[in-house]
Amino acid sequence: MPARRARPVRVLVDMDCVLADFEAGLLRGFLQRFPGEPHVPLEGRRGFSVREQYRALRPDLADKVTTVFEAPGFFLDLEPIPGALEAMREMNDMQDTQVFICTSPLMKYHHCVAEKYRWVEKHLGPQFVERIIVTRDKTVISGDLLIDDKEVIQGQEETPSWEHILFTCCHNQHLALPPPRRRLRSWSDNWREIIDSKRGALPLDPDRLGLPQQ
Ligand SMILES: O=c1ccn([C@@H]2O[C@H](COP(=O)(O)O)[C@@H](O)[C@H]2O)c(=O)[nH]1
Ligand SMILES: [Mg+2]
Repeated sequence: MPARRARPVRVLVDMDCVLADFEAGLLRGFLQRFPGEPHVPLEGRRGFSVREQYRALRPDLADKVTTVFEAPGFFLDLEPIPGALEAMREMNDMQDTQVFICTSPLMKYHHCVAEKYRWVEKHLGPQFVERIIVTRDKTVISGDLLIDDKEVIQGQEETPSWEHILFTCCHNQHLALPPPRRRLRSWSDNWREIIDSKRGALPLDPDRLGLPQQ
């Protein structure tokens, strides 16, 4: 059987709660803007949707919390998640590895999209701006891995090409994942092993085996 040329492992990395600290920025913004109102502390967060959890606390708080993340400057001012920038640079330098930032915009995209681009340029530099994929549907993007904090990622494609690695965040840390689903607990966790676990499944590289090329 002819050996085929190896292809790189393609890693899609989510932005909010994986590279940029959306949850901390949101709570900080909410407390500044609505100091007298009840809030959800980070250790009390459950479920992806901040809006829905604030709605459950008191219905009018849903719109209030939404004004925080729709405000100009919100996405640009988010702090990086610890270790994220270093991991992205290292991953990008790894042999046979392609890294893309795969992020969903708000429906009210006016500030969000431009600020996500500016955030990447500010913290990771222009070479990563070229790696940004903005989509409301991550299932149609091809990759081997998607590192993302959202528990369930659904879209038009029922069987996405990637394995979803759940990145731990305040809103998902209590979830028990059914096997064989995998987690990355932080950027200090074993992300290199997770990437390497995908290499065995790829076609062999004839150059490295000393085999004739087809
Ligand atoms: O309650 C929420 C929390 C987040 N969002 C927005 O969803 C996307 C999340 O993007 P990912 O690529 O899945 O990280 C982002 O635009 C958040 O602002 C939301 O709408 N409601
Ligand atoms: Mg996210």
